[in-house]
Amino acid sequence: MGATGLLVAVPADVREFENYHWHASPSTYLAAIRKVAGAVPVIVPALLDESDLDILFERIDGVLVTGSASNVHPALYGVEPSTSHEPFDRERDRLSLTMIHRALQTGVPLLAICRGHQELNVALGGSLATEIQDGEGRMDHRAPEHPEQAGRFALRHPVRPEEGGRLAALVGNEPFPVNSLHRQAIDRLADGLAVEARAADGTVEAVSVPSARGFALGVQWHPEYWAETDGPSRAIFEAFAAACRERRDARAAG
Ligand SMILES: N[C@@H](CCC(=O)NCCCC(=O)O)C(=O)O
Repeated sequence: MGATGLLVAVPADVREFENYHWHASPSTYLAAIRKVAGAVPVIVPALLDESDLDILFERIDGVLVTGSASNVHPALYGVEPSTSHEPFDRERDRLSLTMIHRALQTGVPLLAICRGHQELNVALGGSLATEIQDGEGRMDHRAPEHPEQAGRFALRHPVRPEEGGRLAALVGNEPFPVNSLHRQAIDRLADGLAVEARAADGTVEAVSVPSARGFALGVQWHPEYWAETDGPSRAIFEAFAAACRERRDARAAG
């Protein structure tokens, strides 16, 4: 276990690779959980049934839902699938949406990043827009062409926190720069979500769940990538860690 003894569950992506069916997560998220939140990341395979999840949720202190190149299947928000929605990962959809619901119901802290932020909206009944860069007045939020990951994840457009909101409480009310690697975004906001930040073109960049029993934040950008060095990224991971500690202490107290 890590120094804090915290466990953070990460629903896996499912991919075909070298003739195997992999259940995996990118190391940037796992490293931020380990190094900045001080927790042990636990990759959760998409093989689990409800009773496995009962056991898991008795032991974990947080859930972090990662970004991914795959997209939430549009049938989950009532839209006919087309090639512009691909690629899909139906196993990840099933696992993530289930874990998001469970985290919200049980009060396990939830940090949902990029695809995870989109999944949070879909889990609560919202919808997504695809190829948003083609929309009138919209910016291009896709990853820049760059040979290095640090260039693809460069901080490159500002987001403005909602004044007095939950995100603003962590990072302040002033706009701050974020990275951007997505071509989908929240379209119809789910009833249970509050907008916490927007980009200049109106894209919903952060949300919270006011009715959640614990910390529940979705961000369209990637704080994990710069969590050790960028102030707002670090603040988000530290707030998530603090919520995980509170959850663990409350559970220990019975
Ligand atoms: N696929 C969705 C979600 C975006 C997302 O999670 N991006 C992470 C991708 C990381 C990478 O490109 O390396 C969308 O496009 O909106």
